[in-house]
Amino acid sequence: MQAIQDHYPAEFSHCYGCGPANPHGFHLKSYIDGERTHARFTPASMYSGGYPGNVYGGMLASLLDCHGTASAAAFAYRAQSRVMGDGGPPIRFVTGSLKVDYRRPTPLGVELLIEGTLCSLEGRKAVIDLTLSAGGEVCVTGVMVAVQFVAKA
Ligand SMILES: CCCCCCCCCCCCCCCC(=O)SCCNC(=O)CCNC(=O)[C@H](O)C(C)(C)COP(=O)(O)OP(=O)(O)OC[C@H]1O[C@@H](n2cnc3c(N)ncnc32)[C@H](O)[C@@H]1OP(=O)(O)O
Repeated sequence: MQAIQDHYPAEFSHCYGCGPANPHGFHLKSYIDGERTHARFTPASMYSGGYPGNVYGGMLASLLDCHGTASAAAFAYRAQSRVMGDGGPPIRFVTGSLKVDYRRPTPLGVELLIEGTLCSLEGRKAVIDLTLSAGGEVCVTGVMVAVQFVAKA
């Protein structure tokens, strides 16, 4: 299955968190599957948080950030009965706001599962509910307002 980010046009592929063309980035890969999106990621040990063995909160927010905007794009394509990579104008979302709740420490060295569901999609605005789990336990939740980016003339 192709990742949502694999459909990003070359000119929008440099995001540090998820751009396939950024050689220094995380290369997060998100997938849409039914009513949910998901991504899996194992942070390297250098992303240690304030006490040993746990992940740095900024890294966790980054994962929600990139997964949330990818989810918004995928849900918007679906709502418009379009297929990602169809050659039409790209439906491109940026983060307007991201609320993050750190519910329990997130362990390092464990594959993390990031999931997204569409809460609402109205006009240019998508609200995405996000969770990040480790070993089946939800460690972080988030709510993103993603706004479809329209280039101003
Ligand atoms: C899949 C195939 C191809 C896809 C191809 C995609 C390429 C994909 C590239 C990679 C993607 C990576 C992305 C990673 C995630 C980032 O890192 S994104 C970078 C961080 N974010 C930014 O830099 C965004 C900076 N902010 C802005 O550019 C502008 O403020 C915004 C967000 C575009 C909004 O400005 P605007 O266009 O003037 O829109 P505006 O008319 O004010 O608002 C539109 C609607 O959004 C709402 N809104 C705007 N801002 C907010 C906010 N902060 N909170 C709540 N609501 C808001 C407004 O209330 C309004 O709602 P309605 O009144 O319509 O209900």
